[in-house]
Amino acid sequence: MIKNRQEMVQVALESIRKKNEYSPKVGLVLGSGLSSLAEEFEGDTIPFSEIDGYPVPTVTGHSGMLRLGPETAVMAGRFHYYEGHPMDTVVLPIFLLKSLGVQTIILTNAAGGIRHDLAPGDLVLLSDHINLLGANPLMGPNDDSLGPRFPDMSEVYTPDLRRLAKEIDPHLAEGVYGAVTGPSYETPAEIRAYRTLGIDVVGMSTVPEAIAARYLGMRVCGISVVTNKAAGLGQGELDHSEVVDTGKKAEHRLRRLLTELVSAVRQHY
Ligand SMILES: O=P(O)(O)O[C@@H]1C[C@H](O)[C@@H](CO)O1
Ligand SMILES: Nc1nc2[nH]cnc2c(=O)[nH]1
Repeated sequence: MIKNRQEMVQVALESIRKKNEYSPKVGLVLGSGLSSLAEEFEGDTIPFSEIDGYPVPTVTGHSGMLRLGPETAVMAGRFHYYEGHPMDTVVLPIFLLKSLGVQTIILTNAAGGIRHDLAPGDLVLLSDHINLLGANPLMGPNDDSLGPRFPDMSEVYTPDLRRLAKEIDPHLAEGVYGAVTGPSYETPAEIRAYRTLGIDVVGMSTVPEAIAARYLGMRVCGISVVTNKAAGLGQGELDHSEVVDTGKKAEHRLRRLLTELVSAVRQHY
Protein backbone atom coordinates (compact mmCIF):
# COMPACT_ATOMS: atom_id res chain seq x y z
CA MET A 1 0.00 0.00 0.00
CA ILE A 2 2.73 2.43 1.06
CA LYS A 3 4.74 1.47 -2.01
CA ASN A 4 1.73 2.36 -4.11
CA ARG A 5 1.39 5.76 -2.54
CA GLN A 6 5.07 6.57 -2.88
CA GLU A 7 5.01 5.34 -6.45
CA MET A 8 2.01 7.57 -7.14
CA VAL A 9 3.88 10.52 -5.64
CA GLN A 10 6.96 9.78 -7.72
CA VAL A 11 5.02 9.46 -10.96
CA ALA A 12 3.10 12.68 -10.27
CA LEU A 13 6.28 14.52 -9.27
CA GLU A 14 8.09 13.50 -12.45
CA SER A 15 5.28 14.82 -14.64
CA ILE A 16 5.26 18.12 -12.71
CA ARG A 17 9.02 18.45 -12.96
CA LYS A 18 8.73 18.36 -16.76
CA LYS A 19 6.78 21.62 -16.46
CA ASN A 20 8.70 23.53 -13.81
CA GLU A 21 11.30 23.19 -11.08
CA TYR A 22 9.84 25.38 -8.34
CA SER A 23 10.23 24.18 -4.76
CA PRO A 24 7.92 26.43 -2.73
CA LYS A 25 7.90 26.18 1.05
CA VAL A 26 4.22 26.99 1.51
CA GLY A 27 1.33 24.86 0.26
CA LEU A 28 -2.39 25.57 0.20
CA VAL A 29 -5.41 23.36 -0.39
CA LEU A 30 -8.55 25.21 -1.45
CA GLY A 31 -11.93 23.78 -0.49
CA SER A 32 -15.39 23.94 -2.03
CA GLY A 33 -16.08 27.19 -3.86
CA LEU A 34 -12.63 28.56 -3.09
CA SER A 35 -10.69 27.46 -6.19
CA SER A 36 -10.45 30.89 -7.77
CA LEU A 37 -8.27 32.08 -4.86
CA ALA A 38 -5.45 30.19 -6.58
CA GLU A 39 -5.13 33.16 -8.95
CA GLU A 40 -3.85 35.27 -6.05
CA PHE A 41 -0.64 33.29 -6.03
CA GLU A 42 2.09 33.49 -8.63
CA GLY A 43 2.88 30.35 -10.57
CA ASP A 44 2.21 28.07 -13.50
CA THR A 45 -1.20 26.49 -13.69
CA ILE A 46 -1.07 22.72 -14.11
CA PRO A 47 -4.46 21.00 -14.53
CA PHE A 48 -4.72 17.84 -12.43
CA SER A 49 -5.45 16.02 -15.72
CA GLU A 50 -1.84 16.76 -16.75
CA ILE A 51 -0.36 15.27 -13.58
CA ASP A 52 0.30 11.58 -14.26
CA GLY A 53 -1.73 9.21 -12.13
CA TYR A 54 -3.59 12.05 -10.46
CA PRO A 55 -7.39 11.86 -10.28
CA VAL A 56 -9.65 14.71 -11.32
CA PRO A 57 -12.10 16.10 -8.73
CA THR A 58 -15.71 15.07 -9.24
CA VAL A 59 -17.18 17.74 -6.97
CA THR A 60 -18.53 21.13 -8.15
CA GLY A 61 -16.49 24.02 -6.78
CA HIS A 62 -13.17 22.14 -7.01
CA SER A 63 -11.53 23.25 -10.23
CA GLY A 64 -8.79 20.62 -10.24
CA MET A 65 -5.50 22.38 -10.83
CA LEU A 66 -2.17 22.96 -9.20
CA ARG A 67 -0.73 26.45 -9.27
CA LEU A 68 2.97 25.99 -8.73
CA GLY A 69 5.19 28.99 -8.20
CA PRO A 70 8.41 29.99 -6.47
CA GLU A 71 6.74 30.73 -3.13
CA THR A 72 3.54 28.68 -3.07
CA ALA A 73 1.99 25.49 -4.37
CA VAL A 74 -1.78 25.77 -4.44
CA MET A 75 -4.07 22.78 -4.90
CA ALA A 76 -7.34 24.19 -6.25
CA GLY A 77 -9.47 21.20 -5.41
CA ARG A 78 -9.08 18.07 -3.32
CA PHE A 79 -10.12 14.42 -3.18
CA HIS A 80 -12.72 13.37 -0.65
CA TYR A 81 -13.18 9.97 0.95
CA TYR A 82 -16.88 10.00 -0.08
CA GLU A 83 -15.90 10.21 -3.76
CA GLY A 84 -14.82 6.59 -3.34
CA HIS A 85 -11.09 7.26 -3.20
CA PRO A 86 -8.91 5.21 -0.89
CA MET A 87 -7.24 7.22 1.87
CA ASP A 88 -3.93 6.97 -0.02
CA THR A 89 -5.48 9.06 -2.78
CA VAL A 90 -7.19 11.49 -0.38
CA VAL A 91 -3.77 12.41 1.04
CA LEU A 92 -1.78 12.06 -2.19
CA PRO A 93 -1.74 15.89 -2.63
CA ILE A 94 -0.14 16.27 0.80
CA PHE A 95 2.61 13.75 0.08
CA LEU A 96 3.12 15.41 -3.30
CA LEU A 97 3.36 18.88 -1.76
CA LYS A 98 5.91 17.54 0.70
CA SER A 99 7.97 16.09 -2.14
CA LEU A 100 7.83 19.48 -3.90
CA GLY A 101 9.47 21.07 -0.83
CA VAL A 102 6.47 22.34 1.14
CA GLN A 103 7.05 22.75 4.89
CA THR A 104 3.97 24.74 5.89
CA ILE A 105 0.49 23.89 4.69
CA ILE A 106 -2.72 25.88 4.87
CA LEU A 107 -5.83 23.72 4.53
CA THR A 108 -9.15 25.40 3.76
CA ASN A 109 -12.64 23.98 3.57
CA ALA A 110 -16.33 24.75 3.48
CA ALA A 111 -18.11 23.62 6.63
CA GLY A 112 -21.40 23.73 8.45
CA GLY A 113 -21.49 25.89 11.58
CA ILE A 114 -22.60 24.08 14.72
CA ARG A 115 -21.60 26.60 17.39
CA HIS A 116 -24.39 29.11 17.85
CA ASP A 117 -22.28 32.21 17.20
CA LEU A 118 -21.19 31.00 13.75
CA ALA A 119 -23.02 32.30 10.70
CA PRO A 120 -22.60 31.74 6.96
CA GLY A 121 -19.63 33.69 5.66
CA ASP A 122 -17.66 33.47 8.92
CA LEU A 123 -14.11 32.16 8.92
CA VAL A 124 -13.01 29.75 11.63
CA LEU A 125 -9.38 29.07 12.43
CA LEU A 126 -9.08 25.43 13.42
CA SER A 127 -7.74 24.87 16.92
CA ASP A 128 -8.16 21.09 16.79
CA HIS A 129 -10.20 18.37 15.12
CA ILE A 130 -12.22 15.23 15.79
CA ASN A 131 -11.90 12.45 13.27
CA LEU A 132 -15.26 10.73 12.74
CA LEU A 133 -14.30 9.26 9.36
CA GLY A 134 -13.70 5.82 10.81
CA ALA A 135 -10.41 5.68 8.92
CA ASN A 136 -6.94 7.13 9.19
CA PRO A 137 -4.69 7.88 6.20
CA LEU A 138 -1.69 6.35 7.97
CA MET A 139 -3.17 2.86 8.28
CA GLY A 140 -1.11 0.14 6.68
CA PRO A 141 2.62 -0.50 6.71
CA ASN A 142 4.70 2.46 7.83
CA ASP A 143 7.70 3.85 5.99
CA ASP A 144 9.88 5.05 8.88
CA SER A 145 11.89 7.24 6.52
CA LEU A 146 8.79 9.42 6.01
CA GLY A 147 7.39 9.65 9.53
CA PRO A 148 6.78 7.77 12.77
CA ARG A 149 4.46 4.80 13.14
CA PHE A 150 2.58 6.54 15.95
CA PRO A 151 2.73 10.28 15.24
CA ASP A 152 1.77 12.68 17.99
CA MET A 153 -1.39 14.69 17.29
CA SER A 154 -1.51 16.83 20.43
CA GLU A 155 -0.94 20.02 18.41
CA VAL A 156 -2.07 19.35 14.85
CA TYR A 157 -2.71 23.01 14.07
CA THR A 158 0.57 24.83 14.73
CA PRO A 159 0.07 27.41 17.52
CA ASP A 160 2.54 29.82 15.91
CA LEU A 161 0.52 29.83 12.66
CA ARG A 162 -2.69 30.41 14.60
CA ARG A 163 -1.07 33.37 16.33
CA LEU A 164 0.06 34.81 12.98
CA ALA A 165 -3.45 34.37 11.55
CA LYS A 166 -5.02 36.12 14.56
CA GLU A 167 -2.59 39.02 14.20
CA ILE A 168 -3.77 39.45 10.61
CA ASP A 169 -7.47 39.02 11.41
CA PRO A 170 -8.04 39.66 15.14
CA HIS A 171 -11.76 38.87 14.90
CA LEU A 172 -11.13 35.42 13.48
CA ALA A 173 -13.19 32.80 15.33
CA GLU A 174 -11.47 29.63 16.48
CA GLY A 175 -13.01 26.22 16.74
CA VAL A 176 -12.86 22.46 16.50
CA TYR A 177 -13.55 20.83 13.11
CA GLY A 178 -15.31 17.49 12.96
CA ALA A 179 -14.78 15.35 9.87
CA VAL A 180 -17.52 12.98 8.76
CA THR A 181 -17.57 10.90 5.61
CA GLY A 182 -20.62 12.38 3.92
CA PRO A 183 -21.75 12.65 1.22
CA SER A 184 -25.14 12.96 2.90
CA TYR A 185 -25.35 15.99 5.14
CA GLU A 186 -26.10 15.41 8.81
CA THR A 187 -29.43 14.92 10.50
CA PRO A 188 -30.36 17.47 13.18
CA ALA A 189 -29.93 14.74 15.81
CA GLU A 190 -26.39 14.07 14.59
CA ILE A 191 -25.62 17.76 14.82
CA ARG A 192 -26.89 17.87 18.42
CA ALA A 193 -24.67 14.87 19.17
CA TYR A 194 -21.65 16.48 17.51
CA ARG A 195 -22.16 19.63 19.55
CA THR A 196 -21.99 17.62 22.76
CA LEU A 197 -18.73 16.11 21.46
CA GLY A 198 -17.23 19.60 21.20
CA ILE A 199 -17.42 20.05 17.44
CA ASP A 200 -17.88 23.66 16.28
CA VAL A 201 -17.83 23.15 12.51
CA VAL A 202 -18.53 20.00 10.53
CA GLY A 203 -17.22 18.99 7.12
CA MET A 204 -16.10 16.11 4.92
CA SER A 205 -12.39 16.73 4.41
CA THR A 206 -9.23 18.32 5.90
CA VAL A 207 -8.63 15.89 8.78
CA PRO A 208 -6.87 13.17 6.72
CA GLU A 209 -4.78 15.90 5.08
CA ALA A 210 -3.88 17.45 8.45
CA ILE A 211 -2.93 14.05 9.89
CA ALA A 212 -0.75 13.25 6.87
CA ALA A 213 0.88 16.68 6.98
CA ARG A 214 1.74 16.39 10.69
CA TYR A 215 3.07 12.88 10.09
CA LEU A 216 5.37 14.34 7.44
CA GLY A 217 6.54 17.01 9.87
CA MET A 218 4.81 19.97 8.25
CA ARG A 219 3.41 22.99 10.07
CA VAL A 220 -0.37 23.02 9.59
CA CYS A 221 -2.96 25.76 9.55
CA GLY A 222 -6.66 25.00 9.02
CA ILE A 223 -9.34 27.50 8.05
CA SER A 224 -13.04 26.75 7.59
CA VAL A 225 -15.45 28.96 5.74
CA VAL A 226 -18.84 28.54 7.38
CA THR A 227 -21.08 28.14 4.35
CA ASN A 228 -24.27 27.22 6.20
CA LYS A 229 -25.65 26.65 9.63
CA ALA A 230 -25.49 22.91 10.25
CA ALA A 231 -28.60 20.77 9.76
CA GLY A 232 -31.52 21.72 11.95
CA LEU A 233 -29.98 25.04 13.02
CA GLY A 234 -30.80 27.15 9.98
CA GLN A 235 -33.70 27.44 7.65
CA GLY A 236 -34.49 24.92 4.96
CA GLU A 237 -32.51 22.15 3.37
CA LEU A 238 -28.78 22.01 2.83
CA ASP A 239 -27.62 22.21 -0.73
CA HIS A 240 -24.09 21.97 -2.16
CA SER A 241 -24.73 24.79 -4.65
CA GLU A 242 -25.35 27.10 -1.68
CA VAL A 243 -22.17 25.85 -0.07
CA VAL A 244 -20.24 26.77 -3.21
CA ASP A 245 -21.97 30.17 -3.57
CA THR A 246 -21.34 31.12 0.07
CA GLY A 247 -17.74 29.96 -0.23
CA LYS A 248 -17.30 32.32 -3.16
CA LYS A 249 -18.85 35.19 -1.20
CA ALA A 250 -16.41 34.69 1.68
CA GLU A 251 -13.47 34.86 -0.72
CA HIS A 252 -12.77 38.53 -0.10
CA ARG A 253 -11.94 38.10 3.61
CA LEU A 254 -10.23 34.78 3.00
CA ARG A 255 -8.14 36.27 0.18
CA ARG A 256 -6.65 38.85 2.51
CA LEU A 257 -6.07 36.33 5.27
CA LEU A 258 -4.39 33.79 2.98
CA THR A 259 -2.16 36.23 1.12
CA GLU A 260 -1.02 37.96 4.33
CA LEU A 261 -0.57 34.67 6.12
CA VAL A 262 1.60 33.35 3.31
CA SER A 263 3.84 36.42 3.47
CA ALA A 264 3.98 36.26 7.28
CA VAL A 265 5.00 32.59 7.06
CA ARG A 266 7.73 33.44 4.55
CA GLN A 267 9.14 36.12 6.87
CA HIS A 268 8.75 34.04 10.01
CA TYR A 269 10.38 30.75 8.95
O1 LIG B 1 -13.64 20.22 0.20
P1 LIG B 1 -14.53 20.83 1.22
O2 LIG B 1 -14.34 20.22 2.57
O3 LIG B 1 -14.41 22.34 1.26
O4 LIG B 1 -16.01 20.52 0.74
C1 LIG B 1 -17.17 20.54 1.58
C2 LIG B 1 -17.45 19.14 2.08
C3 LIG B 1 -18.13 18.51 0.87
O5 LIG B 1 -17.18 18.16 -0.09
C4 LIG B 1 -18.95 19.62 0.33
C5 LIG B 1 -20.33 19.60 0.87
O6 LIG B 1 -21.08 20.69 0.40
O7 LIG B 1 -18.28 20.84 0.76
N1 LIG C 1 -20.68 17.54 6.67
C1 LIG C 1 -20.91 18.77 6.24
N2 LIG C 1 -20.10 19.30 5.32
C2 LIG C 1 -20.34 20.54 4.93
N3 LIG C 1 -19.69 21.31 4.05
C3 LIG C 1 -20.33 22.49 3.99
N4 LIG C 1 -21.39 22.50 4.81
C4 LIG C 1 -21.41 21.30 5.41
C5 LIG C 1 -22.28 20.72 6.38
O1 LIG C 1 -23.24 21.30 6.87
N5 LIG C 1 -21.97 19.45 6.76
